[in-house]
Amino acid sequence: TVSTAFCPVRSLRGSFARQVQLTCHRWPRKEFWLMQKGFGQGKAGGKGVGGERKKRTIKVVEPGDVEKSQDHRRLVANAVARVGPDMIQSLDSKGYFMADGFLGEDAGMEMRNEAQELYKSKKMTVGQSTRWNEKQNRTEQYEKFNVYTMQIEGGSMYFDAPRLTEYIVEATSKIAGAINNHRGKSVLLETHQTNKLAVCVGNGSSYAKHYDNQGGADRRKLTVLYYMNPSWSESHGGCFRIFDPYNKDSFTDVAPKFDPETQETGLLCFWSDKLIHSVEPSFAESEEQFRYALTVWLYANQDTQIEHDPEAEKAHFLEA
Ligand SMILES: O=C(O)CCC(=O)C(=O)O
Ligand SMILES: [Fe+2]
Repeated sequence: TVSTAFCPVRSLRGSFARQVQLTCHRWPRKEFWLMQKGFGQGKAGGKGVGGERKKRTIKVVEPGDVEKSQDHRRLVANAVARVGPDMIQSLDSKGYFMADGFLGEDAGMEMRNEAQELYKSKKMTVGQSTRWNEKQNRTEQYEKFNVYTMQIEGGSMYFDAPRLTEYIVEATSKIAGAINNHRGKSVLLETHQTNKLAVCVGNGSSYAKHYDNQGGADRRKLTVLYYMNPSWSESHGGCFRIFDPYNKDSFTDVAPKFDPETQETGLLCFWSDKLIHSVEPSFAESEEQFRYALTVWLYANQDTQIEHDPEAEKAHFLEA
């Protein structure tokens, strides 16, 4: 039973800079609480919800919606708790980590359906990215055709994508928390993130080789990718390519899928300032085959935690 109103986005603060996310602002003051229909509505906004009624909006929702929200957050928290020790070990030893069947099929499908609805309702825009310009020896921005993106921003947008929003809230605080606990100090912020929902609609769309964070004012430290592609097969392409830092001809490919039967992959995370990666061209014959990924970037607690490896950079970007 639900005895108090429940706020699904309260603990999350987000960032706004679009696409190339450099700064990290607070989530806007669009907080609201969910309250189940027929339950304690007379008291809504009164002392029972913290006495700060001016800042808060109460949204009355259908019976079951509050439980669904709580269940999904618990699912994400449990998944992080389950893979946490392996994640930390793998990040330390290899710089990346993959988890099979991270949230299971039902939650994954729900998240994909929300993402599909956002795409269909034209809320996503043409993606932008950065790549290395070999002739001019510098990084440049470019538009990525056949890739559409948006940021999930919480607040009243919650209702467009409740499960995606809850995933972001929970993954941010639990993954950052697990890493901080392990290190015995605050390495990552537990309340700040930037995110990107992206769909590749085929036609060979790809991402050129890059670091997510090349330094400067960017404090993104950990990239957490969740793939929502239950019907992925080899012919759809779109593999995530992880390069050997010091040998540009050596790499490992990861399929962008969660397979309903084998529950493969789903989650892939890596150090944003260390892993050199690209995405292979993807192809789709129907909307079902579009490649959906949700990226959450977690922030370093201090600038000095962002590292730079000149040797790796030289091996991949400076010598054509
Ligand atoms: O979708 C992916 O697999 C990765 C995309 C990526 O590398 C990026 O957005 O920086
Ligand atoms: Fe990337």
